[in-house]
Amino acid sequence: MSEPQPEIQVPEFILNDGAPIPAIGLGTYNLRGEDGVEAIRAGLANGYRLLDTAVNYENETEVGRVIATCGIDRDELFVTSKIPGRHHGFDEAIASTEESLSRLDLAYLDLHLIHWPNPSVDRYVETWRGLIELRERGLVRSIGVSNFTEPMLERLVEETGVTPAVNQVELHPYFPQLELLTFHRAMDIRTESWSPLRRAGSLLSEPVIIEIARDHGVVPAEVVLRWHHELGAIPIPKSADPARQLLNLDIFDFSLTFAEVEAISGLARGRMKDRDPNTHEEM
Ligand SMILES: NC(=O)C1=CN([C@@H]2O[C@H](COP(=O)(O)OP(=O)(O)OC[C@H]3O[C@@H](n4cnc5c(N)ncnc54)[C@H](OP(=O)(O)O)[C@@H]3O)[C@@H](O)[C@H]2O)C=CC1
Ligand SMILES: O=C(O)C(=O)[C@@H](O)[C@H](O)C(=O)CO
Repeated sequence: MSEPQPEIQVPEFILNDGAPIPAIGLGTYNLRGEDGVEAIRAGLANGYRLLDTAVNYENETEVGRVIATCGIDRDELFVTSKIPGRHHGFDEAIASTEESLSRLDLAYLDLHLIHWPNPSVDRYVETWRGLIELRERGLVRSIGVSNFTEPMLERLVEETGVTPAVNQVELHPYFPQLELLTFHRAMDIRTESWSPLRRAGSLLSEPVIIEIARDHGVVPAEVVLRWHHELGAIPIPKSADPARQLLNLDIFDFSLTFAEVEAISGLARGRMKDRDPNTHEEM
């Protein structure tokens, strides 16, 4: 079967383990059931190759159904899932991943993350050892974390000698996390941005973003997503709407000046909700 050719070709970054990763992905939180399948299918047709799912999104089966029927070679796709808090531990991480692969009907994940560190449980190092084992067994190509702070990342490296390839964190112009980004760069950890549009809303009506969008002949969401790219972060915007999916992908034919990036970062005001990973835990 010949592969569908998307309009937009997405560039790649290289992770610290040598694996290529697309510079933007499709978030799939809340994309479930038949509507979810159609939205994810549209995302691939539009040119997304990175799909971001999680055990807790309860949509790995839907993601797997799209992959099995999309006509795109498996090695062209980059599938990410995440281990939930209730599966922390060495054996639990391995069992959780085998179950994810079964639901996804895949032989391997391109990237697997610890979803939340849950520090009061204090099992994220054991979970990380499970991911290292999974990578050695070939069930996972790259391993990373999500919602980890600098001290938590340092602890993983100190205790296991293995640096995560990715840390997926809340990141958008209202919460630019510039210090964490600098730390990631020093550690060669690639940043992925969750809620990169801050779930749309007031961010897309900020005068500074509207003005920059007008100057470049694009829409505000494109400016925000290009801002992530300028910072070296990988945004994973979720949209169920094929037209918005395509717009969100169309960020590789213009660039922002340093002054524009600074002006957008100047919108900083804090997290979307109270989800400080030192205290917020998800099972
Ligand atoms: N690791 C973690 O702890 C977390 C990971 N994530 C991941 O990050 C992904 C993205 O984050 P998410 O929280 O979904 O939020 P996003 O910032 O991606 O925003 C999604 C919302 O914005 C709307 N939207 C998308 N594109 C546009 C556009 N161009 N113009 C206007 N509105 C738009 C969508 O509506 P519509 O669908 O109607 O277009 C949806 O309501 C998740 O789907 C998930 O994969 C998210 C939270 C935490
Ligand atoms: O979407 C995710 O990956 C999450 O971790 C969510 O649970 C997120 O924290 C949320 O939206 C909770 O309301």
